[in-house]
Amino acid sequence: MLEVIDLVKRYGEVTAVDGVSFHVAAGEIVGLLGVNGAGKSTTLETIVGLVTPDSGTVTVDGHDVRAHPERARAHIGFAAQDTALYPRLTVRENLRFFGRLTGASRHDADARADELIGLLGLTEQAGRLAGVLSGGEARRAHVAVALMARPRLLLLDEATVGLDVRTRTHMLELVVRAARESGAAVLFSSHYLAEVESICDRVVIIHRGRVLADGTVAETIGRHAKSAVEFTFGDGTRQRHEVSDPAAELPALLARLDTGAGAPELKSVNVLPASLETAFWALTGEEPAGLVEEVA
Ligand SMILES: Nc1ncnc2c1ncn2[C@@H]1O[C@H](COP(=O)(O)OP(=O)(O)OP(=O)(O)O)[C@@H](O)[C@H]1O
Repeated sequence: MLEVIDLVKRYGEVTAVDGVSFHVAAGEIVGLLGVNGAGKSTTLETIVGLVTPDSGTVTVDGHDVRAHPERARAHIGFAAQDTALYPRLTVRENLRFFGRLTGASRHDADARADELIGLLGLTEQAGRLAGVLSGGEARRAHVAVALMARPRLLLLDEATVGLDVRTRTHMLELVVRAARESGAAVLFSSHYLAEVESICDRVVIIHRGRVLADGTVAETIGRHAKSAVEFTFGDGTRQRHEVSDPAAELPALLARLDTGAGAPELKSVNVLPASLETAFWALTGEEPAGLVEEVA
């Protein structure tokens, strides 16, 4: 359904996307992972046609996004991080408007808007102006807009940021249903590895605009993850060491610790089993931002 081939996008000196290739099949949910600035949003915006790439190709259901933007976009539902709602229309009016824009009859647009308002828990907010929504409410409204036309390709850019746990769970269920019941191809950018692990068939990890891994969660862990031992010190600093066998290697790591005068006191030792998180860390050298959960 979605084919991205050798995409490159430069902003002056910065190469935001540097030869990215991957695909998403109908009915498949693919997680797009990367630290801040990795190139996730630029990739998504290029797929939608909001950003023009320097080179590379994007096709949606066989339609080249640059050559036939209308044909390609007709299949896409995009929930951006921060756009797209008309602040002086209510949530319900926004949904109806976007529904009509994609060719639905008035009756169908109204019915679909009401359905999504219910599904995304926006009943209380439906009559409010979009401009006064909280961050979490606006995210839900963006996802509702993206789902209005029952898209065959659903692009979600950090759609669950700032949502409380119940709303987040609910939204993830909707995404899974869009793929499993309606056969949508879903590309889902996120920092939250746990949710990516729970719903995604495959993950694509990008770093500094390049794809470092593309495979199922199990494949990614098998290929790239190692166990790790993490030391936390009294001054708040942490050290992580990749290990094959934590129990066997821990004594040697402890013996190497600086215990001299002025060295920070060791507060805790944490053994991290091989996981998507340790794979991400091994590949990028960084922790995913979502490890520190934020809740609105
Ligand atoms: N319009 C722009 N002009 C200049 N630089 C840009 C522009 N858009 C993005 N960049 C740069 O390109 C790089 C990739 O940005 P992008 O927003 O795609 O990352 P991201 O992975 O979505 O990050 P985040 O998780 O913070 O949303 C960053 O270094 C960013 O500063």
